[in-house]
Parts: sequence; structure tokens; C-alpha cells
Amino acid sequence: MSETVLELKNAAIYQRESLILSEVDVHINKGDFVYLIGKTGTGKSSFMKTLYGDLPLQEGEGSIVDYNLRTLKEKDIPFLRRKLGVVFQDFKLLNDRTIRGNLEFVLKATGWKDKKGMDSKIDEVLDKVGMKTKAFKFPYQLSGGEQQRVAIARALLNDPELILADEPTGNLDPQTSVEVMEVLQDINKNGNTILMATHDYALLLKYPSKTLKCDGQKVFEVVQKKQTT
Ligand SMILES: Nc1ncnc2c1ncn2[C@@H]1O[C@H](COP(=O)(O)OP(=O)(O)OP(=O)(O)O)[C@@H](O)[C@H]1O
Repeated sequence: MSETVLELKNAAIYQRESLILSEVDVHINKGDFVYLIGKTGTGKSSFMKTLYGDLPLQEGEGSIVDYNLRTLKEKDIPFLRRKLGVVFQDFKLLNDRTIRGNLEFVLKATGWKDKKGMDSKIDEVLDKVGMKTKAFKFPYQLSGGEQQRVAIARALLNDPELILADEPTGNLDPQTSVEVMEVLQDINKNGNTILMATHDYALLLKYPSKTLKCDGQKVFEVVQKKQTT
């Protein structure tokens, strides 16, 4: 039996009192790679924010990893986020410390204490994204694509049950986007579940997968047409 990591039933997504999406039914199983697409302003980020507890789920049912989004308390949010890896368009690395320092900061903030254990975890995740040799650099010494690889490594630190990537290639050129996408594909092949919001239809064509679309305040699954070439 497939293991469910995300389930929304008849959910409504709000930004304060404005309804952004309604009657949302979404199901994601362990190991899936799912795209979330839609024109600008259709609610992709609002949808993602609801999943990581930045917006409350006010209507319908929602469960993500082991949390019920309807009953999620403020104090649960840091624990929920430890089970999720969140990747943003703008990387959000700390410029005052090295790559290793950035990753160590997250591990310490999530309760890690043993220096050896932290070092080997950091090496492991940097290796997964091809950045092991650059751990001593500062974020501003890296290209956008490299910074995003580090952000993906950071998302992997606590072995997340689901990775939420909100426009992870939004600030990257097409070639670099493909390189970052290859990293996400590899991680997915190794068993990680990924939900990725994107505008980038070229990536969808190159790496077809289950696709959800936000349009007209609804989310529905779209069937990608097979390329004939
Ligand atoms: N903090 C906020 N307060 C109120 N309304 C908001 C807020 N953030 C976004 N919205 C509104 O919610 C709607 C959906 O925005 P959202 O950012 O979720 O869309 P999106 O599909 O992610 O867009 P983009 O692709 O441009 O990031 C928009 O109409 C936007 O104006």
C-alpha cells in the first residue's frame, strides 16, 4: 500500500479573508514528484504556505506528514517544518557564514549537538547536490545555481518526508534550471517526495510528472500531452 504524505479534502486556502482556492482535493504519496503550476497570482505560493503552516487551513480537511493542518498549533510549526524540507526561489542562505556554517546553523537549531555527527551529515547532503568541495565558501561566492543546490542540501538535513519547492528555478537561467532540476530528480529517484511549484513549462516537458494546476480558484490535475518528437 502506498503511504500518504499529503492529503487535502475539500480544502479552502485563504489569504486573510480573501478566498484564493476552494474545493481543493490533493493526494500525494511517498516517492511522488508532483508539479504545481498556474499563472502568476493563481495561488501556488498560498497553497505552499498553507502546507508549511505559514497560512492557517480554515476550511476542509488537511493532513501533511503526521500533522492535521486544521488543528495545527503555533508550537507545532517548528516540528512540522523539521519533517518538511522547504526550498524557496531566493535561496535564503545566511551571507555572514560559510556553506558549512549555514548547514550547521540549521542542525543546531533543530537539536543536533554532536559535532562529528553534524559534520558527517553536512558532508552527506552536500555530496548529494554535488557541492561537497565548496563547503568553505560563503554564499555570495557561489553562483545562483550553486546557492540553490546548497538550499536543497539544507532542505535534506533532517531527512524530510516531503520537500516543498516554491519556484526553485525562478531566479535561474534555463541551463542552470536544468542542472538544479537534475538534482531534484536524483533526490526523487533516491526516494524523496517532492512537490514543486513552477512557472517553467520547459521543465515540465523535459521531466514529465504528475501535474496540478491552479486556475479559477481551483486546483485540478492536468494530463500532460506526450511529445510527438
Ligand atoms: N500576504 C498577502 N495578503 C493578502 N493577499 C495576498 C498575500 N499574498 C498573496 N496574496 C494574494 O493571493 C493571491 C495568490 O497569490 P500567490 O502568491 O499565492 O500566487 P502565485 O500563484 O504563487 O503567484 P506567483 O506565481 O506570482 O508567485 C493573489 O491574488 C495575491 O494578490
